[in-house]
Amino acid sequence: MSEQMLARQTEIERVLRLAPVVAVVVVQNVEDAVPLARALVAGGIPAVEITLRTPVALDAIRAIASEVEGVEVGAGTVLNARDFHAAAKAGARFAVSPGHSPALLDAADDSDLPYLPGASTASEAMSLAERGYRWQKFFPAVPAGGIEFVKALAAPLPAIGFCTTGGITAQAAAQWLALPNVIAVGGSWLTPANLVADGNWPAIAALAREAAVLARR
Ligand SMILES: O=C(O)C(=O)C[C@H](O)[C@H](O)COP(=O)(O)O
Repeated sequence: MSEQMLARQTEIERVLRLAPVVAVVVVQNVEDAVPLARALVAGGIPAVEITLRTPVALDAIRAIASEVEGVEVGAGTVLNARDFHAAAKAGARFAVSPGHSPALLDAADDSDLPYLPGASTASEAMSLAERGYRWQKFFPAVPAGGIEFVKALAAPLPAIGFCTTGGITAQAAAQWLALPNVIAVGGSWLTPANLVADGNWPAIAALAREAAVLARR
């Protein structure tokens, strides 16, 4: 493995180990970005993935990266090389995809930005491992097979660690985190649309506090 790949893997592992949960966020209004990220950090959830699903997502990343202390802001829903480069340019500290593609992996190889590509089958996880990715997103975690499926992957693929995301609830998170091959879980449950719309940052900080104390292996 190249030195650069090793450094990127070490960094994504560090980010994923900061807290048991990565907050997955859809930002509709850019002015929400900073207070929302501050609430998550205050609650003990520093890894914040802003999905590139809204027109303001890159501006939200830029604002959080420059104004929020103690945050590790990343870009989610990175679907192609253009998204990847735009995320890096906006100040994202990591990039996440629901899956992966050859072009996206090539773009990541040419960059210093830590990257968490997605897999949802043994074959996809093996292909990513072949390209040097020990840390992967397992998406969509619940519909793609759930806890039993990911647990079963640990036997033949013990070296691959997953951040499982997609359909995970506050109630189920602890069960996912108990798996030997789950390093963290991702979820949007920390930032419900109604609380964000109301600017209810204390309620979001409270959800983050509950997530931050979840036990993991
Ligand atoms: O945007 C990406 O990069 C994704 O892969 C999808 C998100 O991580 C999930 O949509 C979050 O899932 P929920 O917690 O069920 O809302």
